[in-house]
Amino acid sequence: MHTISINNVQFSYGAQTILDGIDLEVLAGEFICLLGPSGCGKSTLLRLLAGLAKPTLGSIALDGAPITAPGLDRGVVFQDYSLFPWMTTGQNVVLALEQAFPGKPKNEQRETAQAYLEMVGLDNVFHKLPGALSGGMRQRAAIARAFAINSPVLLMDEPFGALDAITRARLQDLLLQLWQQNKGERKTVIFVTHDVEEAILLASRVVVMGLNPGSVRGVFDVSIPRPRVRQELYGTPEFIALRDRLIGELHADVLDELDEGRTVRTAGEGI
Ligand SMILES: Nc1ncnc2c1ncn2[C@@H]1O[C@H](COP(=O)(O)OP(=O)(O)OP(=O)(O)O)[C@@H](O)[C@H]1O
Repeated sequence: MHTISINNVQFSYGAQTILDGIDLEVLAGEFICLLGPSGCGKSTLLRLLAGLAKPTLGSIALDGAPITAPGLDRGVVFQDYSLFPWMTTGQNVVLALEQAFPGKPKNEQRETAQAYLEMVGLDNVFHKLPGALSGGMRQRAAIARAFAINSPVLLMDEPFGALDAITRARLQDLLLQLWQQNKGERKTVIFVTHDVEEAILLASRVVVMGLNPGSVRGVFDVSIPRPRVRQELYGTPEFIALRDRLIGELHADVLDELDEGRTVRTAGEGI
């Protein structure tokens, strides 16, 4: 199971409507990438799915039950790393494991935490405080924590945005591996990115959001067979056609803004 239903969701901060009329059915085991211009409400939608905020109107349900609070059925990776700064990096992962798998012996939890930290390329950070790590390392530790609890739903907000190209490619592969690992019971993933190529590499479907207020502009199937090998994928006609379509859809927002009489300037010239 682990189907997510988003029904006519509206969300406002005071008088400002951030999301409006969001409808989306996410099937169990789907990998959804959310693309959209900055400020269109992608993170806000993820916060609603995580149960950190509630829709102003409409509903969000997981397998028919309304999402009202965070839960261990949903692993989250947000942009702000969200590690407890007073605990070592290893303890941060162990704490999540203790919540997800209570009663497991402590040494096993520590071994699992260390294994997941190593999986994301963090071999020697178990005893270090998050403050002693770089931003990219903290992000990887937060990813290790989300992966370790092995929740059936993963909500990820630009998780690889701050990483170098090689680490990013490794973690994309690791994520796909974890997603596919239990055949027939894939995780349901909702993944926010600004990178169109990353979205096509990862997603079963790409949801493009628009601005003012945040809404779903289009939903695109990515029917390119897996495994998708980067070197081959990027030159294929299917990839190029979908990439161009998605970029066109994303730019449609900019063009709408221009139609409203606003001007985008580059190098001092109006276009
Ligand atoms: N706590 C808050 N109070 C008031 N407004 C907020 C708050 N958090 C976000 N917003 C507003 O909600 C809108 C959507 O923000 P959100 O972070 O969801 O967008 P986003 O699509 O994820 O952007 P980005 O791609 O830049 O991360 C923005 O206009 C933002 O200013």
